[in-house]
Amino acid sequence: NTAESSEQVVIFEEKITKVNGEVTIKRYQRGKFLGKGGFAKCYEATNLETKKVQAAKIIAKSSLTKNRARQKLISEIKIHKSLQNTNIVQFEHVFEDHENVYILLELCSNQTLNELIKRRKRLTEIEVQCYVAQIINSLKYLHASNVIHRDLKLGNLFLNKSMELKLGDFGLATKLEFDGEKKRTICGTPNYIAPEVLDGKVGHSFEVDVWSLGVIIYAMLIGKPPFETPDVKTTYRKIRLNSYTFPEHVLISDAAKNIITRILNLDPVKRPTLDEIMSHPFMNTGGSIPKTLPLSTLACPPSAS
Ligand SMILES: COc1cc(C(=O)NC2CCN(C)CC2)ccc1Nc1cc2c(cn1)c(C)nn2-c1cc(Cl)cc(CCC(N)=O)c1
Repeated sequence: NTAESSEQVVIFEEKITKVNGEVTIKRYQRGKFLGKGGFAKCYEATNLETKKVQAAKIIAKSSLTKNRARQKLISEIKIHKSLQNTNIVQFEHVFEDHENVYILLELCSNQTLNELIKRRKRLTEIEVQCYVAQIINSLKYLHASNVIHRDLKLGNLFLNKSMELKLGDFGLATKLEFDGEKKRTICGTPNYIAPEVLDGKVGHSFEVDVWSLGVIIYAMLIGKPPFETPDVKTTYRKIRLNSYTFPEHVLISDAAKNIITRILNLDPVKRPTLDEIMSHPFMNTGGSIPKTLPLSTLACPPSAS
């Protein structure tokens, strides 16, 4: 037998029947498995006509029998499809066949900030400023579109091949239908979930994304989220008690400690707005913040060149 792997080629196709009855077929070759999340598996996919490589999130319809899962997917597609911003993963296309739903998205070949932190342990303040500026740009657009992401975390912040940050995964996002509307459903990822969401009584709004941004800034500078414990219930108690510390052995500036402390306020109305965060001393060190970072920072700190 020959040495090459016996990998079979997997093709999935979209049949389009035009109004005049004409049928056209778009074919995609499934590539490398990129990972999974929820009911979705993600692969590289090459459009065999245009040769364009995208990320294909494939959801088996057999996993969508429960109405909750089905509604969540419909909401994710409806919201993500409507968004267009340089710091939000571009929604390219969605179609289905008998077995699966296929969501074609912008490929971000440098993975997520989660892998970056695992590899680097922690980032320098200038790197954090660079990523925070891009996250705030995506959140300003999102909130102006009356959308709350509700699952902002390192694993949903992607880096494309040009090291641009792209916010992805709108599975828990929600669109507010009227000014002042408050949401109540409890959702999010334990480490990043805002106290008012846990509280469930008063309802929550855009401020939950600001809280998660505070958790992200802490995690990028320290190397792990502020309320992380091995047990979810204990994490929730620490969040409700606002119980976190800055470890002595990690040197971070007073401006960094100050912005994190202001954002991680149990009272949502006391948290700074996105504009106030941008004008805070942590984001205004006098020097200019780079638009993107060099690829070398995926492996080691930026050299003080
Ligand atoms: C080339 O582009 C990528 C490569 C990889 C990668 O190398 N993953 C390796 C695969 C092998 N295993 C062993 C380690 C991780 C991971 C992600 C890539 N790009 C990539 C992945 C992407 C997207 C854009 N671009 C979007 C949008 N959604 N998803 C998406 C969707 C799901 Cl359901 C799950 C995951 C994996 C978990 C995660 N949050 O990263 C990602």
